[in-house]
Amino acid sequence: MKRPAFKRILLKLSGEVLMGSSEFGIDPETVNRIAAEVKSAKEAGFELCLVVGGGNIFRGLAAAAKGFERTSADYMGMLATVMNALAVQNALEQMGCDTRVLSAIPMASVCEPYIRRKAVRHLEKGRIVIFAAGTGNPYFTTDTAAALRAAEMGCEALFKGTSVDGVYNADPKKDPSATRYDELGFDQVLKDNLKVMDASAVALCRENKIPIVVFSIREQGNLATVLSGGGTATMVGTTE
Ligand SMILES: Nc1ncnc2c1ncn2[C@@H]1O[C@H](COP(=O)(O)OP(=O)(O)OP(=O)(O)O)[C@@H](O)[C@H]1O
Ligand SMILES: O=c1ccn([C@@H]2O[C@H](COP(=O)(O)O)[C@@H](O)[C@H]2O)c(=O)[nH]1
Repeated sequence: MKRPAFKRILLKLSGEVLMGSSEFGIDPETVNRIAAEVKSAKEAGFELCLVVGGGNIFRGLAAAAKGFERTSADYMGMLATVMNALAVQNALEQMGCDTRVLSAIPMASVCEPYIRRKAVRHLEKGRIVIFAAGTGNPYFTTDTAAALRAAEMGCEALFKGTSVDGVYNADPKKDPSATRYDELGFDQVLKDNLKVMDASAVALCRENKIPIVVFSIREQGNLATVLSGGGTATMVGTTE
């Protein structure tokens, strides 16, 4: 299946992937490798918005399960995404890419606050815009932040670069017999409770008719392949 071409896209980068082969944290080599691929996508003519997850540092839900108060844990998770956003910005700028980090939680001495019109202007000026701190609200994830910013910025598609190469009929990390879909509808993802992305993110994309492409960002060169419509991935939202 050849997927359609898009121009303005939101790329959700998995926080978990940024730790490379480590158990935790940010692996500079992996960040540089992904930044180089983002740079190539920019040079190929894509208008790029990025949202970076925080799973390599802190997840609110996991911390709450160990006794943390949930909202504090979620704020810690959002702060983790700011660290990742700064790491990606740093790598991109060292490669000569003009970028801006905009945080949903204002922190004036670190980066700009998220203001939609400013973000649009940055894009128009050819900058890569990195949205940090998720939605700014607890009880959400960066998948929902990605769907929200994609809608606000008028993105034509949301590309979720993660550690699996698409959406399966069961979690492939738990069920080795799971099979991958090439494409499927928003309703099926929700009805079958397929957990590759949270339901609020899928519902937001459905409402705003933003297709989601789930692909693996672990393999070198895969971003360019998938952006050009090839490679292994699952496209959600172009079929019933
Ligand atoms: N039906 C499914 N198809 C594919 N992956 C699934 C499915 N159900 C669960 N998963 C899991 O979803 C994970 C990817 O989503 P998740 O939100 O956990 O990570 P991420 O967004 O890549 O990381 P981060 O939160 O750090 O940004 C995969 O690692 C996979 O094991
Ligand atoms: O809008 C948001 C986005 C994120 N969080 C918290 O941050 C962590 C890390 O994000 P991931 O999407 O899991 O990578 C998440 O677990 C939440 O605790 C949030 O509260 N609100």
